[in-house]
Order: sequence, then structure tokens, then C-alpha cells
Amino acid sequence: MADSAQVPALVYLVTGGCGFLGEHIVRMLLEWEPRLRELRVFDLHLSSWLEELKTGPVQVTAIQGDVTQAHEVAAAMAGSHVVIHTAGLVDVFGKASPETIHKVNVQGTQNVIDACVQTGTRLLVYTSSMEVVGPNVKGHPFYRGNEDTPYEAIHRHPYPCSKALAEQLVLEANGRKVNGGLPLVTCALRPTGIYGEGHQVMRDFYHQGLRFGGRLFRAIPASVEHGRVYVGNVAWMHILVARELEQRAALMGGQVYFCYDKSPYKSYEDFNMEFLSPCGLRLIGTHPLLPYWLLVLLAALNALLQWLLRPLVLYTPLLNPYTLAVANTTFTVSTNKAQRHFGYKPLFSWEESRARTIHWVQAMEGSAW
Ligand SMILES: NC(=O)C1=CN([C@@H]2O[C@H](COP(=O)(O)OP(=O)(O)OC[C@H]3O[C@@H](n4cnc5c(N)ncnc54)[C@H](O)[C@@H]3O)[C@@H](O)[C@H]2O)C=CC1
Ligand SMILES: CC(C)[C@@H](O)CC[C@@H](C)[C@H]1CC[C@H]2[C@@H]3[C@H](O)CC4=CC(=O)CC[C@]4(C)[C@H]3CC[C@]12C
Repeated sequence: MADSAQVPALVYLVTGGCGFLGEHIVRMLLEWEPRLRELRVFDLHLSSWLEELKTGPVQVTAIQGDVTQAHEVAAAMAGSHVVIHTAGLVDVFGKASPETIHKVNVQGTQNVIDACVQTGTRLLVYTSSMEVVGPNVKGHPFYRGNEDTPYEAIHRHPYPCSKALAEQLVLEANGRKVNGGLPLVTCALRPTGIYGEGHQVMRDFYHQGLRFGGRLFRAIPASVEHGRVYVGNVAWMHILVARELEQRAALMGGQVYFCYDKSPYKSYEDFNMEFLSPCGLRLIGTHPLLPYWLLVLLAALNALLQWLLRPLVLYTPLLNPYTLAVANTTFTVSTNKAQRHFGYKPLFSWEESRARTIHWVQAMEGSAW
């Protein structure tokens, strides 16, 4: 008789399963979760690569749906044992309205919680964000902090506000009785800046560099450290939490964990060059080429242009007042809470994470390789 831990009996639901992080979670669940009987992938936009996953022993069910529609979430949830909720609008570039960001990220999360209660799904893993903590509007650095480091979390931008509200909903829902009378067990994971295969911002930087003859121009001082974590290790932490949450409910329920690995502490731009330099791009300048006040002005001009052009075209440059402020504020984590609570260790070393990401950039359409 197979060990019950190995019997494929569980139904997982991954919201946002076709996204950058979601895809890695979906693929890694199929590889690393032996208890999986059915994997439901719920997303507003289903991807074609899902079809190739339907030939394996695990039933992969693609569900096109909207987390803002409570009935669609409940229908997808019915009969599932675990939900990993990564669906969200990850927008700091002005692509969506503040109302839409709130509706998807906050109301959508409330719908997931309500569906757990309604259908009896007991385990909820939520993808939160470092942005729940900071950087704050005062630009205070968060230097190699952990989950207990005091920090004045003050947000005005719709995205961090929505992530903070959603995380609060998830943590407060821990212990609520679900259909069947057992308690809901919730947990929130806070990735720092995720990188790896499929990262749209990295793709944007690469294409910007190609447009400027293989050159990128330094805007942020090299001394400003920004935490980054490889997408495969973020996915791995989600899988481990989902696996351990029921047995360790007393310890892990209602807790938050930063996602971390051995990725080096560097400025956002210098870190990106770990992958873009081997692909032929150069970062021009050992110091920012423009004074900060001029960058602030250019960012403000971009925001004005976005507002003026909105009736005609969506203009969403990388540089805006929010992205400049975030990039220019040190935010790094140093913690081992995930290891202490559920034995997390990064699945991918820094060297593997770097090599995989470089390979992906090199294979990108329009690559100089
Ligand atoms: N990318 C990053 O650096 C970080 C991301 N996160 C969080 O990780 C999660 C995933 O982020 P990414 O993979 O980067 O974003 P993404 O945009 O690649 O993936 C989000 C997925 O959610 C889906 N989605 C959006 N609105 C939906 C709706 N109304 N109903 C159903 N599905 C919907 C999208 O179609 C997409 O597939 C998000 O919750 C984000 O806040 C946290 C920290 C860092
Ligand atoms: C134009 C230059 C100023 C350039 O350096 C701007 C970089 C900027 C686009 C990124 C700098 C920091 C990034 C954010 C950070 O990693 C935290 C995040 C967490 C999330 O949950 C979602 C993504 C993001 C907001 C991330 C977005 C891109 C940056 C602002």
C-alpha cells in the first residue's frame, strides 16, 4: 500500500495560473506534488501552453474565469482541497485604473476567501508582496529586514494599497469556519522583486536596450540595494507552504513569510545586468547620468503625458514617479522564518537561477543572439 502522503488524492486550484509566477507554480506542482489528482488553473486569460500539460497522469483543468465574479470563483473552487491565489493586477505603470486594481486585487481576494468558506476548501495560500511593507511614501530604506522588523508602512499608490488590504483579509480569515465546520487555514507569502523566465519588466528592459544600440543608461545609484528572488524559488515556497499548512496550522496559520533565496543584493539596474550583460547589453555610467531632480521632472512629464494621451493611446513607460521612488529606495530582506517554520530552502541556487534567466533572455524573440 503506497504511503498516503503519496496517493494522488488532492485537488489544487491556482488562480492566476497563466501568469509569470502562476505558470511556474503550475509546472512545479505537476513535477513536485505527488498527492495531486487534479490541478485546476483559473485565469482571466488562458494560455495555449496549458494544452501540453493535459497529457500527464494528473488531470489539468483549465478554467477561464474572473476573480471579481464570486460565482465563477465558487464554481472553480468546489471540491478543491488547496487554493493558491496569485491572480492579480500587478500594475505600477498606470495601465489599469485604481478602481480596477482594487476590484481585482481586493474584491477578488475576498471572493476567494468567501468561496473557501462556501465550498469547504480549507487551505489558502496567498501571493502577497514586499510592497505591503514598503518602500513607504517617505522613502525610508528597509535594509535587510525581516518579518518582524519595525517599519512605517505608508502607501498611496493603488497597487501596494490593494496588496496590503488583500493580505489583511487573508490573515484575518485564518480560523474562520468553512462549510463542514473545520477552520480555514491561511498564509501570505511576500516575494520581493521576482525575476526569471517570463518576467515582462526584464523583457521591457532588454528591448529598450536593443532600441538604444545595446545600451542602457544608469538612473539609480549602485548603492541602492533592491531585493530580488528567482521565480522558481517563489513557486517552490508556495508548494511547500501548501504541503505543510494543514499539519502545521497552529504555527503557520495567519502568518506572513518573505520569499527569499541567495540572489545577490544589488541595485535594480545592476541586478538586471547580471542577465542582460551576457546577452550583449551595457549599462552606461558608474553613477546616474542625470541628476535626481531631472529624473523626478522626467518622471512627472511621463505621468502628464500618460494622462494627456489616455483618450488616444495607453502610454506606460518604465519611468514614472512611483517606479522612480521605489527603485531609488533600498529594500532588501534577510530572514529565515520560512526555513524555521516549514523547512524552506531555495530549490535553485543563484548560479542556476542566473543561468536559467540568461538562457531565457537569449532565446527571446528579437534577441541579439
Ligand atoms: N512580479 C513581481 O515582481 C511580484 C509579484 N507579486 C505578486 O505575485 C502575483 C503574480 O504576479 P505576476 O505573476 O508577476 O503577474 P502576472 O500579471 O504575470 O500574473 C497575474 C495573472 O493573474 C491573472 N488575472 C488578472 N486579473 C484577473 C482576474 N480578474 N481574474 C482572474 N485572473 C486574473 C492574469 O491574467 C495573469 O495571468 C500577484 O499577486 C503579484 O501581486 C508579488 C511580488 C513581486
Ligand atoms: C526607469 C528606472 C528608474 C528603472 O530603474 C525603474 C525600475 C522599476 C520599473 C522597478 C524598480 C523596482 C520594481 C518593483 C519592485 O521589484 C517591487 C515590486 C513588487 C510587486 O509586487 C510587483 C512589481 C514591483 C512593484 C516592481 C515593479 C518594477 C519596479 C518599480
